Amino acid sequence: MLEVKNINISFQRNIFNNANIKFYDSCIHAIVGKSGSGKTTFLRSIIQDSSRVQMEISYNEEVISEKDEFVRKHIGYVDQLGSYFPNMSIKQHFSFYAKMKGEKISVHDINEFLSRVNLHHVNIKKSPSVLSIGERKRFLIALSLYCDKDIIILDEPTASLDKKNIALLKEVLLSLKDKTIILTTHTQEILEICDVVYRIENQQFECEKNDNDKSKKENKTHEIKNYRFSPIKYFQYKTPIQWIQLIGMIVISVFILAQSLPLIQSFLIANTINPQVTNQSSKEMIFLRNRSGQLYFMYDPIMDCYNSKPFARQELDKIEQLEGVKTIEKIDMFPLFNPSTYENCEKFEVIDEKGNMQTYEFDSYGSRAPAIYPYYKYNSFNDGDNGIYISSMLSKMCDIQEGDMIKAKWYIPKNQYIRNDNPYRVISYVLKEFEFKVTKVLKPEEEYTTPSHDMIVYIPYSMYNEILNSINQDDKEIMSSNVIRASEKVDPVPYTVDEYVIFVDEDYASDVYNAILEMDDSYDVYSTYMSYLDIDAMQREAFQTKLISTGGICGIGIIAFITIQYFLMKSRKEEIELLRNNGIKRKQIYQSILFENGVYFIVTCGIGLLLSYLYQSYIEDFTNVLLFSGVIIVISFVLLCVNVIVSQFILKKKKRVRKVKL
Ligand SMILES: Nc1ncnc2c1ncn2[C@@H]1O[C@H](COP(=O)(O)OP(=O)(O)OP(=O)(O)O)[C@@H](O)[C@H]1O
Repeated sequence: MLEVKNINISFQRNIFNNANIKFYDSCIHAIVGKSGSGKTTFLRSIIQDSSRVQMEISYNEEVISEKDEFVRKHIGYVDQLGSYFPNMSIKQHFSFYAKMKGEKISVHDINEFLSRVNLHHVNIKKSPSVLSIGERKRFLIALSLYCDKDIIILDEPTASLDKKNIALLKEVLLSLKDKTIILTTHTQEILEICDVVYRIENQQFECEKNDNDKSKKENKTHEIKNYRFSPIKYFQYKTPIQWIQLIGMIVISVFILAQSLPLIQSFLIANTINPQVTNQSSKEMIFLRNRSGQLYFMYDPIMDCYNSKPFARQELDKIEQLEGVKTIEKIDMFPLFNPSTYENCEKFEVIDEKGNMQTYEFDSYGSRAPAIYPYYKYNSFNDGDNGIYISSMLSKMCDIQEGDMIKAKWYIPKNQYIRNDNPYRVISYVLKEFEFKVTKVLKPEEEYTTPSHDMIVYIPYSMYNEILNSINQDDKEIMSSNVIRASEKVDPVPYTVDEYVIFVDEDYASDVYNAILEMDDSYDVYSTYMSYLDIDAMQREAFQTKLISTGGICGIGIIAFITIQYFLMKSRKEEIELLRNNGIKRKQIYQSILFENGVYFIVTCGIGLLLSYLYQSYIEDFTNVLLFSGVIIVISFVLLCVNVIVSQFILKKKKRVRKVKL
């Protein structure tokens, strides 16, 4: 016997006041009363706790303290609408309960249970939505029968049923001899078959009819199973649309993550401080020349010496007098390949202190080969020891340490052929071999480089001049094809160094740079520092543009993401309510949503990390693996939080109670 005592329910007004009611085993009970008297509220309060409800339930004289467990084991509830799990087919409803019972159910058994409630020839692969409301209610009774529930509660089971369906329902109810049935109804046909009828009057249950002695009581001997709900196994129950929504959310999240990858890269580029931007030499050295002819592209110091022409003394004086200028020195280099043909790159040998020699060969068609450059007393890396220094890049490329010897033949300019009809002079070279002992390997933040050269052997300016002046007319001039052609037209004259480097006070670098450009159209200047600043500004601008566009795209993505999640959770609200009606604890329902969110997070984050790895291998830079992975994990986590917040918002939002019009 199910006994409910001391029932107190109140909302704006008292619905029940210390009411008591008994339900006898294997009897059909009806609760009748005026509309709004509290029939539905009472039935629902048997299966779910509420702060507005106080009552004491005992079953077979045992007080029920764990309502959820009691509902799972004993009660099948069919509401007025015949609510079913919208995420399950008819077959899945049975398999869901079968899983909870820890068993399997065959199609044959399903059909057997359905035929017990007069549901023949139903396509069990379909959703219960294909059934009429009467059929649905009988389907739910069949589920209760399968679950061995001994108490079946039906709220207005005849609501919206036609005569034929009422008759069928009546037949089914009469067949459930061993079940305790509790229903609310206004239908006389159903009331006739009820053993016990209670009327709600003055907030109490008044017994109008009690034929329970007549009813055939059967002793319940069947074993009551303990139903277990698995939040993990529940993940599989989704409609095709819900699967599409979930996949859609993952796709949008991955899209947002993919957008973030080039953004991180752009951010890194914009925020990487090139050591040359802060280094003394690049700030204080401005390359200068006076050009003959047109400037077709950016001025590349030393490499563009063919259309450099001498300055008049007063022109140089004028530049020297600019505020911030410390001194103006001549500058040139000795390359490893013939710069007038870009051919015949010489071998470069490195001999370590143990005498091991390593020979390096460079692409003769490229400018990226070692070259000798002078250094000056103004360079901060000058130790004043007249030593041979090498750039960090040369040390890295040719594995050169301090104390190693470097040996190579270098191209030293000898003559120049200047034609009146051509702004480009032709320069002839002689090859000279030198062997240097490396005194110091410079750090990137010390050295100076040019756009074309970063593998540099720095020699003292005095030594550079000595080498240049050591060339005499007896040295064998390399007669490359352009020298031969030029020599047929004009006589050679000794080579002159026509390019300069200005040492400036770093605070005046920009002023001097701009002042020289304004002096004359044929003056070209190059400052590593200023170029990097320009590049830096461009990169920052590029990052900002990317940030705005990515932000816009991701914003749209997040709106789509929230919208999908909103509708997904909205579609699940009914399902969650039904789980509660089945005695599934709120905690377990949240665990299943948490598991789903976990799956979403792992899949999204996993694909994001894979994309990040592929992207980094594409840009061939794995130096910031941690940053890339960190950003992917953080964005995935933020999206997960959005997911959870939207879920909570929808689930906490009060659902309007739907009722069927009687
Ligand atoms: N969650 C709630 N919050 C506020 N009031 C509620 C709530 N649930 C029920 N009520 C009120 O309790 C009263 C009883 O409602 P209930 O639906 O149980 O009546 P009923 O007897 O089933 O009516 P009907 O025969 O029309 O279905 C109604 O006045 C209803 O407005």
